[in-house]
Order: sequence, then C-alpha cells, then structure tokens
Amino acid sequence: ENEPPLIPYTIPVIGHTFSYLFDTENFIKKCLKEYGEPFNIIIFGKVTTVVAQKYIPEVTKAHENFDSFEVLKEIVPLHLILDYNPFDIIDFHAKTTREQLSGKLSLYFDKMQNDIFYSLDKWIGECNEPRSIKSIWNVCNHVTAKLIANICIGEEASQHEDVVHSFAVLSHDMNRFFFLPPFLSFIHQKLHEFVISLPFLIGFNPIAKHKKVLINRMKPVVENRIQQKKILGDSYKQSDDILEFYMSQPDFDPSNVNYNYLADLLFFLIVVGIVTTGRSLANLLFDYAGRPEYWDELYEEASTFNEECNGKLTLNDINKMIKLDSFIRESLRHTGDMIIVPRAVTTDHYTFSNGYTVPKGRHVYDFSEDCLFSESQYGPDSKSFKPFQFVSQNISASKVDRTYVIFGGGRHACPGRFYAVLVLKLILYHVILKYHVRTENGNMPKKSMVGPLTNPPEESLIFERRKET
Ligand code: HEM
Repeated sequence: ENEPPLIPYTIPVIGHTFSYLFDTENFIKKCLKEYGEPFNIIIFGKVTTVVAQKYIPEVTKAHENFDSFEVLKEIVPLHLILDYNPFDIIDFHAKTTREQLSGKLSLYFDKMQNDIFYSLDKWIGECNEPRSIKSIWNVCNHVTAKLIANICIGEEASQHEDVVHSFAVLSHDMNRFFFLPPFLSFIHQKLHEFVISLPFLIGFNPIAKHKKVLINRMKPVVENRIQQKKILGDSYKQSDDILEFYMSQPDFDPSNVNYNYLADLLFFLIVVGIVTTGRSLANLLFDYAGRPEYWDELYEEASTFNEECNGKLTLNDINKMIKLDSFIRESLRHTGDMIIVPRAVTTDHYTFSNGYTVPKGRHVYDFSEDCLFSESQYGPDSKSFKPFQFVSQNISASKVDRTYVIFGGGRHACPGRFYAVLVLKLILYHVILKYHVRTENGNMPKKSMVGPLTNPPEESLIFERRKET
C-alpha cells in the first residue's frame, strides 16, 4: 500500500537489472528526474527502493528500521563461511573498532610509522632510478595488511610474511565468489546465496588456508601470554593489540582456547577494514600522481612539518596538516561508488516522511553519488577535483555529514574511519617526502566500473626518489 512509484519496464523478472548494472548513473538520474525520490525498480528479480540526496539522511537516521548487514549477508554470506556468525555480533565488532582501533591512535602511532617505512622499503624501494610499480591496488592491500596485522595480532606474529599476505588477499579470494552479481536471485533469492556458498560447503574454502596461517602464527603468542600471566600475575603487562583485548574478554578460557573463534573475530575486521582502506589508498596514490598541479603545495606542507618536528612526527603534527587532510577528503569524495550503504527494512514496514511506505525485507539502495556530488554543497562544478576546498572549512576527512557519505552516517557510520584516514595521511605524507610519483602518461587514469562500484585504475605508477631529501 502506498508504495513509491514503480519505474515501468518491459521484461518481467529481469526488470531494470541491465540498466542498473551497466548504465547505473544515467539510469538512476533519469528515474530521479521523472519520478522524484523514492522510487522502485526491479533488479535481480526483486523490487528495490532507491533513495538519493533528499531521503538518504532520513534513512540513515532511522537506524532502528534498517540494517545494512542484512543486505551484505546476501552478497557475502560470511555467516555460512565462518564458524561463528559475525552478523550476530556487529555491535561488538563496531565497539572493538571504535575503542580498540580508532580510540587508540596515539598508542599505535609509532608502530604504524615503522610499518609504513618497512612496507615502502619492501614494495617500492629506494628508486634511485625511476621504477614502474605494477598492481598498485595489490601493493596497497599488502601495506594496509601489514599495519592492521600488527594492531590485530601484535608485533611478533605480524613479522611473518605469510600472515600479512593472508590478510592482504583474503578479501580478494572471497570476492571471486561473492561479488558476482546475484543473477540466480532471478530464480529465487535464496538460490544465489546457496550456490555461492556451495564451494565452501563441499570443502573448497579459500578462507580455510588463511585461517590455518593465522592460527599458526597466533597460537604461540597466545600460549606465551597465558604462561606469562600465570607467572607474573598482577605485574603482567598487557600488549597493545586487539588479540590482547579478545583475551581479556569474560568468555576467554585460557585452559581451553578457542582459536577458531579468535580467528573468526579477526577475519571480520580484516574483511571490513583492509579492502576498504587498501582501495582508498590506491585511489589516493593515483589522485596524487595524476595531478601534478598540486604536488608543490602538498610537498611544501609536508616538508615544513618534517623540518619542524626533526623527522619525529607525532599524531598532533599530522592532525595539523590541513592540506593533506583536505586532499584525502576530496580523494574519498571522488571514490566513484554510486551506491554505498544499501540497507534492508527490518521492522514491519517503513513509512517515508512523504507518506510512501515500504514493507519489511525491502532493500533500500542509497544513490550516494547524488550526495557526494551535490551541487548545493560542492558548487556547480561539484564533479571536478578541488583538493583544497576543505582547508578553509576546517572539516577533517573522517567527519561524516549529509553529503559526505563515504563512511555511511548516523549511528552506524564507520567506526574505523579515524584509523583509516590516519593510515591514508601517514602513507601519503611519507610517499610525498620520499618520492616523486607520476602516472604512465602524466594524466589521471580512469577507474573501472563494476556495476555501481569502482575499482582503482590498473595502470602502473612510476616512483623516483626525491633528490632534495
Ligand atoms: C577508507 C576505509 C573505509 C571505508 C570507506 C569504510 C566504509 C564503511 C561504511 C560505508 C560503513 C557502513 C556505515 C553505515 O552503515 O552507515 C562501514 C561500517 C563499518 N566499518 Fe568501515 N570503512 C573503512 C575502514 C574501516 C576499518 C579500517 C575498519 C576496522 C578494521 C572498519 C570497520 C567497520 C565496522 C565494524 C562497521 C560496522 C559499523 C556498524 O554497523 O555499527 N571500517 N564502513
């Protein structure tokens, strides 16, 4: 009753799937122009509601009526693949991320920088002569994985290349199954979910080998800590990592450690944290390398801070680099994803403020590009890259608002964003100080579109050591 208008279509079941997948921007913009928002379309055999700039804030605010993981679950059925259902404990994961990761940045700051020096050395090197680096996204995933591995399982276990590699490729290995568009839902919604989980059920589980690696590296650390606790009692000094936090939970039993459970907890953080941060880092490097007109200004800011702090940068210093921060906010704004947080209605129904009503289970897709390129917010040239536009406004790259929805918004806004933005800042800062970076042809290469989502460009980047430093 009183549903949003359904956009006319010709082929039953298929409905608007092809326009949505292969011409997302034009298709949705045309619907918005003719019908306003919200409106209904049929994709993958299902009625789906689309909201844009006007109703995204309303949906974000109504967190009691919606759940984004109900949608993610259908695309990435982690509850079938992991032994312990991560979707049952999202609040615990959000709290862990907020308090143990984003909440402890000053504690992690020095080790993050050391890991960055190590990773730049390993993946990019000295580059006394120009060096072309391929598979930038893969490199970025490995750099991000090294940082997260140290914070998750500690200095000692994260020294091992095998565990860092597992962290870096885990999501990619899963994506080969999951990010296939859910074509089988044409037949039945549950069929897609069942078919993509089949390989796992018959024993082929790319996660299994990564889990083995993780447990293998984590076990000696856990055993050693339990031993130390026994010996030292109250004088035991806790380590600064998330594993220690898990070991301090009331359900942790030192006489019967459930490694499978610990690994599942960490895998969820890896899945949500590495692929997002690694991809943003790759985009950021291309945004920098492909736009030579901004190099001098960014280098000047970075080298001034570097001189002032005598090479010993603190969290306070990096927080003051407003041009760097603004550049990152602009890079994230230009990620290019058109839908960011699709949500499902979890209550009996949801009634929009204009009276349209959608039933329980309905997927509501956010056409976020309408926010990120809002002309009222970013001007008539909202699609152009204006890297220093946030400097005078003094808004940090991690601050969400009605139009800057790259980290979602409201109560469930990404709790890892403070950490992710710091990673991006620190890496770009050190890259700028150490190297000249350019694209192969000197321009900004194109990202590839996968339905409404983007992947970073596949070109190489050319690194050359700065002579000034
Ligand atoms: C640039 C990097 C990142 C981006 C673009 C990103 C984006 C997002 C988005 C769009 C959401 C959904 C927000 C909503 O429902 O409104 C989200 C949620 C979440 N993110 Fe991130 N994220 C990033 C990094 C991270 C990292 C590093 C972690 C932790 C390791 C993390 C942990 C989480 C968690 C636990 C949630 C669920 C929060 C909840 O439902 O309450 N994210 N993220």
